[in-house]
Amino acid sequence: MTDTTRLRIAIQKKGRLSDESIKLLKAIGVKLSIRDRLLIAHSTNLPIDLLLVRDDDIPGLVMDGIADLGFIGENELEEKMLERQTSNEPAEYQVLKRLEYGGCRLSIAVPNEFDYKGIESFEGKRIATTYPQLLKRYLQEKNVNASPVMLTGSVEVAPRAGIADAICDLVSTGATLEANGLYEALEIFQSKAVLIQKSAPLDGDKQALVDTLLPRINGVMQAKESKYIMLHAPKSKLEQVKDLLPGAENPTVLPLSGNDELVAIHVVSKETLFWVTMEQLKKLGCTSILVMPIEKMMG
Ligand SMILES: Nc1ncnc2c1ncn2[C@@H]1O[C@H](COP(=O)(O)OP(=O)(O)OP(=O)(O)O)[C@@H](O)[C@H]1O
Ligand SMILES: O=P(O)(O)OC[C@H]1O[C@H](OP(=O)(O)OP(=O)(O)O)[C@H](O)[C@@H]1O
Ligand SMILES: [Mg+2]
Repeated sequence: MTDTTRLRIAIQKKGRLSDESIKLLKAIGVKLSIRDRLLIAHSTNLPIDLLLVRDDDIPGLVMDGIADLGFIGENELEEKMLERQTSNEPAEYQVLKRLEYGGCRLSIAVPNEFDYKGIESFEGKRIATTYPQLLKRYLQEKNVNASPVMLTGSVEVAPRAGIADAICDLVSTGATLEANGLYEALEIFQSKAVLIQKSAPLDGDKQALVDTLLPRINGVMQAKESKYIMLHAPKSKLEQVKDLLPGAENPTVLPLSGNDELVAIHVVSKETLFWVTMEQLKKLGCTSILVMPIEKMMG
């Protein structure tokens, strides 16, 4: 039996979102003991259980309140929401945070020999997809009559197999399309992973735990984008150096012992320092230029 007093988080068991979701949980201080083949994993330091499931099941688990939180791609979330709305099933949830991984787009792609001239080229065509709801919504908005053909996998082979004229599938680098003799004609939806919560209120302890974890997620994401920059700069060029450093409105400027010409500058930057800027700093007489990653940030 599972303990309902523990916060239940649904994540994809195996696939594109699994590693990053687990990495994020670990980065925010959730220690996990994950064993192969088990559907449930317990945190060893916090009252949290993970439900390890197929990503298709995550929106429903959260919308039905079986899981308190879920990590899911927006494409899958929106598809399931539309599907549930058409069948009058519960389709409510809250988005707690849009995350930085799982970035992809849902696009209509056609065989290389297809003469694509715009959306009207799909009038009367069959389009194979795992996302019929998102596709139908798009086609309706554009007033195009095409027939979605539902396939749960191997969508890319549908045109070659004569099952469809085009496909509507996820694209990231485009390598899968290329390998299957297809090209991307039209992007219909952009997606990233999101953290969602069930719409019914959580009990006090669970909500308090979520309220602790969310700022930690923000801290990890902010830290990932930020860099700690240290360098030695000539005192006489301080203003020019500051102008070159990204986000260096209030840098720490420290004296260097035994050197009156140079000062040490420390700055937390929201952006990385590009090679070109480092070269410009060097030309101004800066030395010992260090760019370091930041692990965590708060306040
Ligand atoms: N190439 C990609 N790059 C980045 N993110 C992707 C890519 N393909 C898919 N995703 C995102 O990851 C999610 C899961 O993709 P994956 O291919 O692992 O799903 P799946 O095959 O449906 O897995 P499951 O067995 O859990 O049903 C997608 O719904 C999408 O949000
Ligand atoms: O544009 P690309 O970078 O080639 O990525 C797109 C592919 O990635 C996903 O599949 P995945 O590789 O996760 O395998 P799956 O079909 O088993 O889900 C998606 O369904 C596409 O097929
Ligand atoms: Mg799936």
